[in-house]
Amino acid sequence: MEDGVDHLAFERNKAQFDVEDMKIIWAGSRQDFELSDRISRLVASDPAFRKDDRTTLDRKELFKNTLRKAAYAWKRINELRLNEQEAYKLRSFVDQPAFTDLHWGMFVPAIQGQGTDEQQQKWLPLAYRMQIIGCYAQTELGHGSNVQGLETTATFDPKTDEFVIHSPTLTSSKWWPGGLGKISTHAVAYARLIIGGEDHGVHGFIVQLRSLDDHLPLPGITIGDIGMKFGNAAYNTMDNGVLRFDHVRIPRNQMLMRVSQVTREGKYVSSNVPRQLVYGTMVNVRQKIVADASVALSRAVCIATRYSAVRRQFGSHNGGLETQVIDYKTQQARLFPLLASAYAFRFVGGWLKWLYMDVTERLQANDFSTLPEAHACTAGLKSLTTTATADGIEECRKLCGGHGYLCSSGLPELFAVYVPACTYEGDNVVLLLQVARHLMKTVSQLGSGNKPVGTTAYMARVEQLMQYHSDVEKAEDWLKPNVVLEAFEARASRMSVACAQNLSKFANPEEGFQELAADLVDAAVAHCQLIVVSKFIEKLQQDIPGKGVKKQLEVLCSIYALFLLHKHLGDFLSTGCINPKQGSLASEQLRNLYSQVRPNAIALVDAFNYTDHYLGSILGRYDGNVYPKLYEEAWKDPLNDSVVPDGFKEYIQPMLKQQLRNARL
Ligand SMILES: CCCCCCCCCCCCCCCCCCCCCCCC(=O)SCCNC(=O)CCNC(=O)[C@H](O)C(C)(C)COP(=O)(O)OP(=O)(O)OC[C@H]1O[C@@H](n2cnc3c(N)ncnc32)[C@H](O)[C@@H]1OP(=O)(O)O
Ligand SMILES: Cc1cc2nc3c(=O)[nH]c(=O)nc-3n(C[C@H](O)[C@H](O)[C@H](O)COP(=O)(O)OP(=O)(O)OC[C@H]3O[C@@H](n4cnc5c(N)ncnc54)[C@H](O)[C@@H]3O)c2cc1C
Repeated sequence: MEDGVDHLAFERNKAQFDVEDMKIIWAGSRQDFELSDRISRLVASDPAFRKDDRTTLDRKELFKNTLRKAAYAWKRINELRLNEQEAYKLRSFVDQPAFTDLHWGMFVPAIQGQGTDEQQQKWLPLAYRMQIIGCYAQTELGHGSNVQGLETTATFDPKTDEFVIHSPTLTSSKWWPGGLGKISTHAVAYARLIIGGEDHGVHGFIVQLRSLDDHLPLPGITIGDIGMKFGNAAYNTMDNGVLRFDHVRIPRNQMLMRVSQVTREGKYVSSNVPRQLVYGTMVNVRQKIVADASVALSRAVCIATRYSAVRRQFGSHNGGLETQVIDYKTQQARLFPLLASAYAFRFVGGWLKWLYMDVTERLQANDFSTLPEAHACTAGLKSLTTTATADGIEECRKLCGGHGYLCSSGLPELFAVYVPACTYEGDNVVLLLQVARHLMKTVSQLGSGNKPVGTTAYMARVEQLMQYHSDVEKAEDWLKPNVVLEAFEARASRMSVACAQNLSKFANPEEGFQELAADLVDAAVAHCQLIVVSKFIEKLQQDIPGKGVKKQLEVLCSIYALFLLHKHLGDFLSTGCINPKQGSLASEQLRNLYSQVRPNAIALVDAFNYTDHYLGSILGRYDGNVYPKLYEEAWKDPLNDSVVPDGFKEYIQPMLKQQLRNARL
C-alpha cells in the first residue's frame, strides 16, 4: 500500500472544525502560535540542527554533537537577537537535552530565587552571557528524595570568612546533576550549613568547579560523568555528573542568602521568609515539567494517530483495501484518551504557570499564604502528568505495532528521553505523598473555621459531598460538566476523609502515615485528577473562537473525564459516588465520544503544528508517506554500509566451513 499521502489528505477533509483556529488555542494565543511556528521552521530548515543521525552516534560523538549544537544555538540566538521566550523556544525545537537546560532552567533560577540583590547583580550578568556555566548540584549518591538527609557540609570558618565545602563520605558525593559531568564551571551546590559545630540544615552555595582558563577541576574537586543511561541517544546527550569536594573553600558571600544569612561573626540569621523557599527552584521546574508533559504526550499521540490512519490490517473484501487500524474500537479506546490527555495537560499546564507567577508575585510582597497550595499543585501535577505521559508514550509505541519499535518511528527515543521525568525533580510517589500531607492537613482543619482555599476549596462542602449520590440516569447525563465535576469532587473528598479517619486510629500519626501510604497516594491522585478535569472545564467556560473548536474541546474534555472514571471505576463505586449502572452508562457515553472524535482525529493532532523535523518520526510524517520512507531509511543504517558485515569472515565463516566439513565427514 503506497497511498498513504491520499489517506491523510482525505482524513483532513473530514474535520468538522477549523484546524487553524485550534492551533491558536493549543498555542495559547495568536502571538504564541506565530512565535512557535516561526522558530520551529527556523530550526527545521537549518541543517546544523539535523537529528536523524543521532541514534547511530557513539557516546563521545553524541556528546560532541550536543556541544556543537548548543554553541551554534547560542550563536544564532545572539545573531538573531532572540529574546528570552524566543531563545527558550529555539532550544525546545532543537530537541536535544543539554547542559544549557540546567544552566538556564535551574542554575539561573536558583540564583534569581535564593540570591540577595547583591548576589544577583554579581552572578546573573555572567550567567546571562554564558561567561560562566552552571548546574544544580543537590542530589547525592546516597540521598535524592530526602533533601534534609544530604550529607555534604559547608562549615563556616570565622578566621578566613569562608565556607569549607566537603564531602565527608562516599554517599555524600554529588551524583546526577545534569551539566556537571563535563561542562559546568560553577554549581549551586546544596550542603548542610555548620557553624560552630551546630547544624543549620541544607542551604545553597555557589561553588566554582573548573578553571575558566583551561577547564580543569579546581583544587579539591573530583568530577566526572556518571556513565551511560537508559536508551541509546536519548538522555545520553547530557553529562549527568559525580562530584566530590575535599575541603573546598569559598567566600562567605557565596552562600545564597535571601532566605537566611551568616554574618561576618558567624551568626545565623533567618529572614522573615519560610525556609521552604530554599526549595523554590524545584517548584519552578516542576511547573515547567507539567507544561512540557503536554508537549511530549502530544508528539507521541500525533505519531500514533497519523500512523493509525495510514496503517491497514484485515477486513479486505473482494481484494479491496483493508481496514485502517484507527477504525478499530480497541485502537480508539487506547488512543483517544491519550489525545484528550494531551489537551487536558496543555490547559492545566497553562493554569499552573499562572499559579506559579501569582505565588512569585506574592512572595515578592512577603505574602507566603499560597506557598503550600503552589507546592502541592506543582508536586501533584508533576507526578500525575509525567506518569501518564511516560505510560502514554509507551502505549503509542504499541499502537504503532512493530514499526513503533524502530528508532525511525521516533517513539523509542522519545520514551527514553522522557521517562526519567517520573524520577527527576522529585520521585512521583514521594511527591504524591507531599500532596497527601497537604490534603490531610486540610481535612484536619475543616472544623476549625480555617476555610480551605484554592484547589482544595471543594472540601468546604465536605458534608454535602459525603452525602452525594450521582443522579445520572442516561448516558448523555455524563456530558454535563457539573455532573462530572461533582462525581470527581465527591470521590476525592471521600478518599481523603477515609484516609484521615484511618490515620486518626494511630497513636503516632507518622506511623499511621507510613502504614497508610498507598491509600494516601490514591487519595492524592484522585485530588490531582479533579484539578485537571476542573481546569479543562474552566477552559471551556472561556470564550473559545473558531468554527467547531469549542465542540471538539467539549468532546475531548468529556473523554478525559470519563476515561478516568472508567479507569478508576473501583474508586467511584467503593466510595458510593456512583452505582454500577451509572458506571456502565459512562462507558457507553465514552464509546459515543470516540465515534465523534474519529473524523477529527487527524486534524486534532495537526493542531499541534509540529514540523516533521521536530516529530522526528517516519510514522508520524505529515504527508503520511510512511512505507517508501521506512524502506529508504533502512538502507541508511551503518550496518548496511557493506553487504557482508564486519565480523563475518572472523566469526561466522569459520563456523559455516566447520559445519560443511562435518557434513562431508
Ligand atoms: C536572552 C537570552 C536567553 C537565552 C535563554 C536560552 C534558553 C535555553 C533553554 C532553557 C531550557 C530550560 C528548560 C527548563 C526545564 C529544566 C529541565 C529539567 C531537566 C531535569 C532536571 C532535573 C533536576 C533535578 O532533579 S534537581 C533535584 C530534585 N530533587 C528533588 O526534587 C527532591 C525531592 N524532595 C523534596 O523536594 C523534599 O525532600 C520533600 C518535599 C520530599 C520533603 O522535604 P522536607 O523533608 O523538608 O519536607 P517535609 O518535612 O515533608 O515538609 C516540611 C514542610 O515543607 C513543605 N514543603 C516541602 N517542599 C516544599 C516546596 N518545594 N515548597 C514549599 N513548601 C514545601 C511541606 O509541605 C511541609 O509543609 P508543612 O506546612 O510543614 O506541612
Ligand atoms: C535524568 C536525571 C537527571 C537528574 N538531574 C538532576 C540534577 O540536575 N540535579 C540534581 O540535584 N539531581 C538530579 N537528578 C536526581 C533526581 O532528582 C533524583 O534521582 C530524584 O529526586 C529521586 O531521588 P532518588 O534517586 O534518591 O530516589 P529514591 O528516593 O532512592 O527512590 C527509590 C524508590 O524509593 C521510593 N521512595 C523513596 N522515598 C520514599 C518514601 N518516603 N515513601 C515511599 N517511597 C519512597 C521511591 O518512590 C522509589 O520507588 C536527576 C535524576 C535523573 C534520573
